[in-house]
Amino acid sequence: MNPLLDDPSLGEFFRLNGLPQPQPHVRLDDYWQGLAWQQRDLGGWTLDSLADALVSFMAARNDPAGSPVRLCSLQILAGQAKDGTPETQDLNFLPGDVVCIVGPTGSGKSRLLADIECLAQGDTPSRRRVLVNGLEPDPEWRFSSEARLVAQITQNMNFVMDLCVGDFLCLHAESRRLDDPRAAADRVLAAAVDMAGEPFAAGTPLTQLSGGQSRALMIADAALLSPKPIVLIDEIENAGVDRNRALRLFVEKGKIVLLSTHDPLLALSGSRRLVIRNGAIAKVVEASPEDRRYAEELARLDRGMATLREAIRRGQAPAEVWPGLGF
Ligand SMILES: Nc1ncnc2c1ncn2[C@@H]1O[C@H](COP(=O)(O)OP(=O)(O)OP(=O)(O)O)[C@@H](O)[C@H]1O
Repeated sequence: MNPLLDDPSLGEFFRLNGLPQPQPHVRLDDYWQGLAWQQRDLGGWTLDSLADALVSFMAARNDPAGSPVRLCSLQILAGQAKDGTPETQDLNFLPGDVVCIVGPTGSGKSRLLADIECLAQGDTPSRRRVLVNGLEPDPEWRFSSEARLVAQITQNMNFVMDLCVGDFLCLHAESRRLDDPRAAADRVLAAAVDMAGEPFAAGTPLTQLSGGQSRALMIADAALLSPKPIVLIDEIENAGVDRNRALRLFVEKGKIVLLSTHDPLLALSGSRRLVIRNGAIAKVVEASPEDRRYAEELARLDRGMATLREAIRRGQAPAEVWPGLGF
């Protein structure tokens, strides 16, 4: 594929990715040849990934609703454990489901998330198959634009773009062709600041955000601006983010959220827990009313811990706030 880069709407793509604007009538191959290695390396680009990203961008432009399908269900058909033993459970997720993935280190939690991310078709080590709305996904969603179905939030989210938070959000909102991109960007910023431990502003450069602030911004962006109906979260417990608020945001938007966690508060906050052992789903636990009561109690203790952390950061002695913490 070697498309002409003449479409004026592509300007936004290059601006958003910090790449130089193409000359008139230039084709992708020549544009690539003309890029300095720093420009290629900074964005981690290859010619193929740039071509794929351009295709996805154009497709999203032509489809303002964003997602190629209205997601009604996501199914995971059983695969096999690390030792080849068959997995026994098929799973079905619906919009608004928050599913927690628990299990010892190395048990296969990230493998399960990766299977969903690539919409596995029996071609990963677990041999699982993922169905979208009961059907095998269109190969295009897997190989050229599968990212349009799945947003991923991980521990290591660092921005390399030379933009401030407000401009970044506005560009994203504009690329979604929203009626009032500025208002949408403001809503995302407000939600992100609400979640992050430390406040930040529209004028803060992306590169100066702390790890927790970056993740709060990505969570709010994925929930409020991204059209992707499935969100995968790999261990946000240490992120300095209000975890319950983050989950509520996704549920309100009807996303399917799968999160791998070692944190009991998060694990009890989902509608279901998948227990992974030796690479396979060993048990599925539906959250009971009792689980919810424990989750509320843990949330109360967690708020106490947050207040104590803040007080100590401000230089106060624990005794000054302890009586009000509810421990
Ligand atoms: N069903 C499977 N068949 C074969 N290999 C598997 C299977 N499940 C997981 N693995 C492999 O086992 C290794 C550990 O899995 P993974 O990284 O998913 O564990 P994890 O539970 O996420 O660990 P951690 O809690 O440390 O992040 C990986 O190399 C993964 O590819």
